[in-house]
Amino acid sequence: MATPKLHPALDDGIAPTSPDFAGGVLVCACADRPVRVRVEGQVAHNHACGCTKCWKPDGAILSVVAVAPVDKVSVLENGDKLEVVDRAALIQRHRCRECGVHMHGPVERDHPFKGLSFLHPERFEEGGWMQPGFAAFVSSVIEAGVDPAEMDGIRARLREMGLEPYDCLSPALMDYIATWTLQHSTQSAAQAAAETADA
Ligand SMILES: N[C@@H](CCC(=O)N[C@@H](CSCO)C(=O)NCC(=O)O)C(=O)O
Ligand SMILES: [Zn+2]
Ligand SMILES: [Zn+2]
Repeated sequence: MATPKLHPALDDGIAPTSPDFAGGVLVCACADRPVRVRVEGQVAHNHACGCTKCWKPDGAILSVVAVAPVDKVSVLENGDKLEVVDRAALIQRHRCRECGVHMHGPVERDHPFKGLSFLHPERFEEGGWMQPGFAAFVSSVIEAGVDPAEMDGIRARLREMGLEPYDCLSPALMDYIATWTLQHSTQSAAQAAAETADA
């Protein structure tokens, strides 16, 4: 069976992280008036994502997506071309309405990822951004039309590249979310008990 094509930043070898990368400028795909977004500092939690919501370049079945603190992300030029893909979603993905590239995606809702913005580091003009460390939501590629019979080959290829495939986020991130959820529900229960006692 042919090697599955996953994403241009993965298929021909993953570029290494540079310890000197101090941030850069993300640029959309428009030849005219491209949207430019500055990111200060290195990105974190970079991963391949198979979900249907993350932006993928033409022909790719996975996206590459990382996060940076929202206060380190600023729109430099042509922000008038940005529109929010889905206001109801957790990640407020801002895409260029002309070329479709997602330029930043802040999380504003009360959630463990609040204060982070989701970005596609392949759009950096500069090299050296953190290389992806795992693959998330791999089974979701089926929702976008990938034949389930291809899944074994896709997961084998990801493992070959050192990207462990998961069908949600990585165990570390899932543990982080669950810990936040427990703390949050404990705090909410304590607050409700205090309000009942006051009444
Ligand atoms: N099967 C769905 C999954 C979509 C999904 O939950 N995506 C994740 C990962 S995105 C980056 O890792 C998520 O957290 N989404 C929140 C959001 O999209 O706002 C599908 O494929 O659509
Ligand atoms: Zn554009
Ligand atoms: Zn995704």
